[in-house]
Amino acid sequence: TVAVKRPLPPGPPTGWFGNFNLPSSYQWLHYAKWKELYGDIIYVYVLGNPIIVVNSAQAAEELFERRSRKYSSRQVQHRPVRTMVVELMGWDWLFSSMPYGRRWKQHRSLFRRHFHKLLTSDYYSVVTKETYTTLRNLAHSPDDFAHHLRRTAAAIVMKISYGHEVSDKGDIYVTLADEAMQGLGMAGIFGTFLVDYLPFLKYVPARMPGANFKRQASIWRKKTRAMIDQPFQAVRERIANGTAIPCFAQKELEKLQQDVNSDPDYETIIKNVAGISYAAGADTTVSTLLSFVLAMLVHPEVQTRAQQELDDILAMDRLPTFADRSKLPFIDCVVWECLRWNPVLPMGLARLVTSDDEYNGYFIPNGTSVLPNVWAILHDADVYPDPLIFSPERFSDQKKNDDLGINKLPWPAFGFGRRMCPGRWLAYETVWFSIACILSVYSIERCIDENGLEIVPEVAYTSSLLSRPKPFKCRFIPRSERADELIKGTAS
Ligand code: HEM
Repeated sequence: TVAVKRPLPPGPPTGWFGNFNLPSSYQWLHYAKWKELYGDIIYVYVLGNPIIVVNSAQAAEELFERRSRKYSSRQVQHRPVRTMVVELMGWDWLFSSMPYGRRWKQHRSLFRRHFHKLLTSDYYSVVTKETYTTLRNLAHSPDDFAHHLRRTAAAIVMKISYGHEVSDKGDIYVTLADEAMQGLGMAGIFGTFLVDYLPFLKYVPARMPGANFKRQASIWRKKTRAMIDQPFQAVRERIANGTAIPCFAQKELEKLQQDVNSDPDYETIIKNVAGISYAAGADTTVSTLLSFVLAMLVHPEVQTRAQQELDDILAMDRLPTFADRSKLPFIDCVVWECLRWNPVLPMGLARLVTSDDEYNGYFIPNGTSVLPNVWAILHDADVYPDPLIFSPERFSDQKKNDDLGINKLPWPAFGFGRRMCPGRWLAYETVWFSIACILSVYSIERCIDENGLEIVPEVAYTSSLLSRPKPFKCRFIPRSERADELIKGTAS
C-alpha cells in the first residue's frame, strides 16, 4: 500500500527561505485572529522550525490530554532548542523546561510530594501570616500595593521552600531571583532571539558585532546561578549549625543525609525543585492578584457583590479563614474569572511533539513545537459569552453551564495534561485567601483627578511570556473603623 501523504495544517505562507517573522508582541491576539482565517490549529515554518499554534479547547484536549504521550515534552537536544534560555542563560535546572523523561519525572514527583492538592492545608498558616502582613502594609503605604502583593507571593514560596523570612524591602534572595527572572521574562518567548532558531549562533564569539545576545546571556547566567545556589546553600549551613527552620529543602536534605543508598545527584534535584517554586510561583500569583485589583476598579459592581457575600458571613467582625471557603462561593467565581480574563501565561508554555502525528486529517511532524493559545481558548465567545467582560457571575451556576456547555472552569490557565501546573492548588488557595481578606476590610477605589473625576484605569497588559497588568494607580481604603481594628489586630 502507498502511504497517503497528509497535508500540513493551514497557516500563513512562508517565504522561499523560511523567512517568516512570527508576531513579536501580543502573539496570542495575532494567533486568535489567524484562527478565523486558518482554524483551530495553525502551522508556521520559521527558519527550519515547524511550529503549531493550538487555538481551541477541543484541539488542546485532544492533543495535550488524550495524546499526552506524544505532546508532553519541552525541548530536546534538537528543536526547539531554546538555546538562549536553557544553554546560554543557564536555566537548565528549571524542570518546567525539561524534556519529557526520567529526569523531569524525578523533579515533578518530588515537587508533587510537597504541593499535592491534599497537602495545601499544611501551608494555611504560612499563607495566613503573609497575607496578614500584606493587609497591614496596605494600610501603611497603599500606593505601593503592587509591591506588597508581590512580597506576599514571594514570601509564601520562599518560606515554604527555604524557610526564609522575606524582608519587606531589598530582600537578598528576592532581589537575586528577580534579576534572574527579568532575563527569563525577556528571552522566554521562543524565538525572541535569533539563536533560538539558529542554534549554531551560540558559537559566535561574544566580542563579535551582533553577538550582543551572548554578552547579555553571560550577565544573566551569573544571576541565574546565584538565584538557585545561594538560598539553598543557606539552608545547608543552617542544618550544619543546628539552626534549621522547617521547610521543603531542610526536610528533603535531612532525609537524604539519612539515606545511605541515595543517588548522588539527588541533592541537585532537591535544589532544583526548591528553586522552581519562586521561578514558577511568585510572578504568576502576583499577576493574578494584580488582575484582581484592576478588575475591581473597572467593575466596582463586582466588588460590591463580593463584599456583600463576605459581610453576610463575617458580619464585618472578623477576617475570613480557610474554613469559610464553602460559604463564600462568589469569591471562588472571582478567582476563576481573574484566571480567565487575562491569563498569566497567555501562550502557556510551549510543548514539543515527539513522534509524527495526525490531527483532523493534517500531518503533524515529529519535532514540531506546539504553542497553546491559552488566551484564545479562554476567550472563545461560544464558550465564554462576552469574553472580554470581567464577569465572575458566569461561573456561579455550574450545573446550568454544564447543561449549556458554556463557561467551563478555566483550567487551561494552568495548562494541560501531564505538564499542567503542579503548583495550582497552592496558587489557587493563595489568591483566594488574599482576595477574601482584602475585600473584607478594604474598599479598592479609583483615584480622583484634579477635576474631582474618577480615573478608570485602562485594561492594558504587558506582552511578555508572563503577562501582567501595566502599572496603574488605585486607592485601598479601610471599609470602617472595625475594619481598621481588624487590620491592626493581625499583628498579634
Ligand atoms: C496563578 C498562578 C499560576 C498560574 C496561572 C500558573 C500557570 C502555569 C502554566 C500555564 C504552566 C504550564 C503548564 C503546561 O505546560 O501545560 C505552569 C507550569 C508550572 N507551574 Fe504554575 N502557575 C501558577 C502558580 C504556580 C505556583 C505557585 C507554583 C509553585 C509553587 C507553580 C509551579 C509550576 C511548575 C513547577 C510548572 C512546570 C510543570 C512542568 O513542566 O512539569 N505554579 N504553571
